[in-house]
Amino acid sequence: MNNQGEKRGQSGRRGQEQAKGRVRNNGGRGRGSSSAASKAVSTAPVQKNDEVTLDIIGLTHEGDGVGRVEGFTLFVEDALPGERIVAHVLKVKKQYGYAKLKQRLTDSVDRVEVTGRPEHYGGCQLEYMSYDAQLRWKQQHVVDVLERIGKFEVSKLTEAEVGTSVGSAAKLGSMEKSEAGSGVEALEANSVIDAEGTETSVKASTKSVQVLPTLGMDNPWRYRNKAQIPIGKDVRTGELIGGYFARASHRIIDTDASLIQHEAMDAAMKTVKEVARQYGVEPYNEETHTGLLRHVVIRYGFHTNEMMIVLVTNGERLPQKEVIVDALVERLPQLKSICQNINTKQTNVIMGDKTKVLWGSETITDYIGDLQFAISARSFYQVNPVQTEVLYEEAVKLAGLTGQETVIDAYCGIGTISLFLAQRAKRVLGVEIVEEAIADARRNAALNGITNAEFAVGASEVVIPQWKSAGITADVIVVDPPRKGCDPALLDTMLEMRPERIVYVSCNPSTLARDLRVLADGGYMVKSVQPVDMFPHTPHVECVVSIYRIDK
Ligand SMILES: C[S@@+](CC[C@H](N)C(=O)[O-])C[C@H]1O[C@@H](n2cnc3c(N)ncnc32)[C@H](O)[C@@H]1O
Repeated sequence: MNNQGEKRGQSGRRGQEQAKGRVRNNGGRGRGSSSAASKAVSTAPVQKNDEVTLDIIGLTHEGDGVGRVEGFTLFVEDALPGERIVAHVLKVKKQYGYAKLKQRLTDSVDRVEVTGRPEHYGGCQLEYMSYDAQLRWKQQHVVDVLERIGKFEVSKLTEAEVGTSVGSAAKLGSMEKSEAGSGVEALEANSVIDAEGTETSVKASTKSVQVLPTLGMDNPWRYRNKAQIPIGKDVRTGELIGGYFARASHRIIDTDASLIQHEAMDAAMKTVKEVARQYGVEPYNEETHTGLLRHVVIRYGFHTNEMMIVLVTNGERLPQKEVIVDALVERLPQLKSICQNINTKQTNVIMGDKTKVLWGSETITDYIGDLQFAISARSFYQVNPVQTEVLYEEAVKLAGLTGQETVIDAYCGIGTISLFLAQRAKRVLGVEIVEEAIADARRNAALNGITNAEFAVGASEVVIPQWKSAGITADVIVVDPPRKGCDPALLDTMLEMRPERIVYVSCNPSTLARDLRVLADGGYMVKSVQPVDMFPHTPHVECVVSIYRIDK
């Protein structure tokens, strides 16, 4: 990152001054520490409980400020690039340490005041950064990982170059923008056929990947349609509590509200806890693996106002089940479904394998564009319905379909992208590992009268090679894997199948960059990367990437 390099130099010079200004305050140093920890402390220029002054020169992918003291890296929560701060050192490791912000000596021009809301609600680490700055940071983060992990040459496009302005998702999602922003650069020799069907010659050595400005929301608040609320016991009062985990810990902060979820879910969060307290539901204790109620999952259809509540329990038996259900139904008129999911494993994974319907329907429905989707408790469904339309519009456009293509949609969930593709392709084959999601996908195809989409349960890396062995090929492959990215076996199969185009939808830029390198080395051109802000105020970045086969 160019501007970071510049600041790194400044920081190095300032390191000397910082060292002088440092206040040693480590009465507890070494006390009770392990030998490994003491070794780390002895080599680092700062120690636990020191107070240091430093400049913040960057942000980690988790949204923490990064600064240096005598070349030693410190991560500081809540600090923004461009700020000079005083920090209290909390933890020192061999190569880096963690510190707590004590005082800001100068503020970043991107800082906004956060008042009247709980700090970092549910992962809102960037809430004190202006929304425009968040969008810029997300674009830069994508550029950085493509360069560092993917070893790509990257052109970072500005809004002016794309020919539109940030902040208007609808405008940025339009065809005019994509044509302007994702055009192939001046290239020669081999050729690719792009989404508009234009054959363009490319020089195999041309590696410049265009990263477009992040597509943001007009109103980046109250966007979530899903809450996953951990339940526990207040250590002082013994009362059932629920809210979110404090950062980097499993300490539950009790709250009834989140400014990034729909208001109807605030009310539901409060009600479920009150009803659980009223009927003496025992909260789960993670340490002893005892108690009953582990999580409450709430889903809300923005376009239908249908709500689902899932009580995740450590065991099958739910005492007072009938009265609990009656109380919830009476108090939450939008309820369409109450489910119990049983998870008896000692794990951080929220849901177990078994789900029972306690009341109402097995699914709720919602719309994306004009397509209707049934969603069951364990199925993946994008959490930001406004931006889902932007994301899918982009993915479908990059697939460049004419109606003649066979398309594979890998990691298809409940068939959302598949059904949009199916409206423009000859045949779509979707594959997904969660059985209930595939049941939803089939139901959704029928619900929308779509007959050219077929779905299979299984791992993409297993099912797609089987399809290939059975003689199935694809003109276009769309992949939308979880955070860990595509399995290497799937990437190999894609390279053997050699579809004309690949559209990669990713929620993790690091694994995206890794997988794009494999595809680029295998004879594909990574043309453009479009970040889409699915998770405002958090450091998460979603991207849609257009990738073309390079033909000799
Ligand atoms: C990021 S979601 C995308 C779902 C869908 N494309 C959408 O937009 O709603 C990833 C999906 O991959 C599924 N999944 C995870 N590992 C898988 C694998 N190895 N093979 C197939 N599906 C997998 C998950 O269950 C989840 O539904």
